[in-house]
Amino acid sequence: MSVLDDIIVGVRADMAVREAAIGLDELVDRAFAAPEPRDPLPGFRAPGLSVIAEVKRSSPSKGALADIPDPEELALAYAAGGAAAISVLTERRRFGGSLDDLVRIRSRVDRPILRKDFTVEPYQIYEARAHGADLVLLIVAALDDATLERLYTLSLELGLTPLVEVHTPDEARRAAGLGAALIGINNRNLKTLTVDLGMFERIVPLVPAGAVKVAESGILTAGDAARVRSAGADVILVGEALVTHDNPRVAIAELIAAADAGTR
Ligand SMILES: O=P(O)(O)OC[C@@H](O)[C@@H](O)c1c[nH]c2ccccc12
Repeated sequence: MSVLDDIIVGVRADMAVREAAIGLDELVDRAFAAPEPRDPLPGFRAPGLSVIAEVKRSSPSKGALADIPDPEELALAYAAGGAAAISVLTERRRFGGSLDDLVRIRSRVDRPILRKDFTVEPYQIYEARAHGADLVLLIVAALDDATLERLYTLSLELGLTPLVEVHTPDEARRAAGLGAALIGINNRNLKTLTVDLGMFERIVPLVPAGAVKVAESGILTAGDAARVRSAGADVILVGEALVTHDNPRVAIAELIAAADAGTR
């Protein structure tokens, strides 16, 4: 079993526990009663590199990264540094996250919020919206075509912006086939956990010109940000480099400045 398969087994088990407490019908009502979703696309399309800054305590590849006792304080620092959106890892077993982190951050931070999880069922989409998320992650490698299309359409129906994540040429074609407006290229292979910034450079030509292009994972330095920017990234998704930095606000500002200087 790949790391991705293994994570999804745990995700489904945790979801079954939540579903026993709050059934789908109730969750649907809550999703429709949630505050209006925020649209991240205008910000992502504005000139200059945008940053999606991630709140992540640990990861399968790196183990413990940071305690983050006050996720909303971290997210506020990200916003002050110029983050265009905040990513909140809600997966519990491997990443140490929760929906509670999402709710806390959504109520204090005025940026669009991505629920970053391993989305495999409609339940999770309603759940994301019910807890205030504005974007959801759809990992193409984890989904067959019918499920991908179903989750993508449902996201749009709820006013969510799906971030469609790809890692191979075939996955990029599947994302393009959906007409996805926001496509992320993950430099980390979720089946083996290896990171290669060249992945973004190789896959980005296969992404339709009109889509917003997100470079995800492994961006640690200003040089890394400048590299993916010059390869065509509109947005970078950064976790580790920010949660381990002693001044995340400054760290974001430096990534943006370096990338913009590199492409001027
Ligand atoms: O911490 P990093 O290397 O900056 O990576 C952030 C983000 O890209 C990464 O957390 C991620 C990208 N896609 C995912 C899918 C599931 C879990 C996590 C991820």
